[in-house]
Amino acid sequence: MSARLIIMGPQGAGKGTQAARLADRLGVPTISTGDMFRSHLAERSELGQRAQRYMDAGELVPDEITDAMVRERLAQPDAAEGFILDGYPRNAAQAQVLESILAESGIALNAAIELTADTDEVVERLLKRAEEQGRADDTEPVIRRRLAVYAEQTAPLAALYAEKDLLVQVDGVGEMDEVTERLLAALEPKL
Ligand SMILES: Nc1ncnc2c1ncn2[C@@H]1O[C@H](COP(=O)(O)OP(=O)(O)O)[C@@H](O)[C@H]1O
Repeated sequence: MSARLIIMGPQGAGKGTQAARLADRLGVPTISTGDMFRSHLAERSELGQRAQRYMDAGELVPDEITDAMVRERLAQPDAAEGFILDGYPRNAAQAQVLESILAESGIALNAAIELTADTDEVVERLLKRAEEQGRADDTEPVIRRRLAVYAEQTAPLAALYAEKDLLVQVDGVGEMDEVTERLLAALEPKL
């Protein structure tokens, strides 16, 4: 059994939480591009400084920066047997790059998860999280912009993965445990 997965979903759909739980249950690392960028920001690395203005505005960091970061991360030994990519790919060009990165190693994705949630639910969760964690990139206009970018650039990837018979759509609304079980059940035929 191998688990090479991507997880997509609008910000606030509980994607990060569920990615971590799935990773735990499946015994693979989570690779979150958002977390990677945030730690670069915190370390004030050169990459962090290049990414900052895009993140602050809720825009995507340019593909060449993101693609190189993901390529390097996927080459780490802990990702050899599987991974859950959270936050990548975010647009069609990144999806293509991912496919080439994997093809170069002779591997392929097992599934692409789309965690769905209705907009009201998502906004409510985000405002709560902003209050609790005080994430610097969680101001209301930035949240709005990110949801728009998701709808424009990331949501269309679902169709692309559906064509390849990789898409697994799961409703992200409900108790956290319930959603995790739903995800595991939906993934089972793909693993
Ligand atoms: N694959 C990616 N391509 C470009 N930018 C990205 C990518 N992943 C993360 N980012 C940048 O990092 C920010 C935070 O990412 P993330 O934590 O995944 O967002 P969210 O909170 O929307 O799930 C994004 O708004 C974007 O600027």
